[in-house]
Amino acid sequence: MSVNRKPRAARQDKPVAFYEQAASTFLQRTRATAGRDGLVAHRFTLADLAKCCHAFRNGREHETGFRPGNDVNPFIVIPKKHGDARGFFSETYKKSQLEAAGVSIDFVQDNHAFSAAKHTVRGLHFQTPPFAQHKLVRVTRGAILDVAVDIRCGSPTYGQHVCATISADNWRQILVPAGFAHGLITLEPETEVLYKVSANYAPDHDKGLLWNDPDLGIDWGVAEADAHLSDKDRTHPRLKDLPQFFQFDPEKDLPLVLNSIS
Ligand SMILES: Cc1cn([C@H]2C[C@H](O)[C@@H](COP(=O)(O)OP(=O)(O)O[C@H]3O[C@@H](C)C(=O)[C@@H](O)[C@H]3O)O2)c(=O)[nH]c1=O
Repeated sequence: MSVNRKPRAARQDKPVAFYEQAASTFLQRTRATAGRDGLVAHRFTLADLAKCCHAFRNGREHETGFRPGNDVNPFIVIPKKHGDARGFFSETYKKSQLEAAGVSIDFVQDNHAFSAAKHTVRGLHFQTPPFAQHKLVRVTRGAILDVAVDIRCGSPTYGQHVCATISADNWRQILVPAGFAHGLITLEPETEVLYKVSANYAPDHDKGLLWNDPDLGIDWGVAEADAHLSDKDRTHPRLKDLPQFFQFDPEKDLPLVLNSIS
């Protein structure tokens, strides 16, 4: 697993104005979304992301709070769909575009989870170092509310979370970095979740955090009695009892940008 920053010089291959324009377009789109949903949302394509990261790299930080590189935060990408009379075609993962955005992750395993019932909860899960996983999550059937909780000790946003609706319809993907506990609830029956992970499954390093710990304040939209859970997921520790598995490094990590996605 690696999240590498490419050499700065190699990225400054277009005039600054190009990247400023790209970032400006991106921000306009973000504001339009904020107006509609009442939230500041990051919804952008991989190509947008790459262009914006060039702008950031040229020293122009923007109000989105997103910074590229090692300090990867949860973010959403929406792959382009090419529709035609037959249906559609979509590049659902393109390493080169993520790398162009400064996010270089070696995904080593693809997972596919089918949940029969609406309100199936899976989580909150994470693997500890050296098998910590970045996850790139998408939905090909149905819909989920996806949740990422910051469990990096020392993080200014420790214990706080972001959530996003991910569905076969909205075609969004969420990147959940290592250092975050990940969970989801299905919003429809017969939901299929596919995700890439950057480290092999390591049962001895597979850990959990109690999904409905009141200290997390996650609005799952369902009472515990109506949620479908594995026995394992009913018994994870609460945040206050969680050992320190991840450390926040202020030199290279970023706090969570709250309300950054919706
Ligand atoms: C996660 C995983 C499980 N398994 C096995 C173990 C077990 O027999 C069966 C079901 O495992 P679980 O109950 O842990 O599956 P599940 O609750 O779906 O776990 C997943 O939840 C989501 C929220 C995540 O973020 C994932 O990383 C993963 O932890 O599949 C694998 O073989 N490989 C894997 O990578």
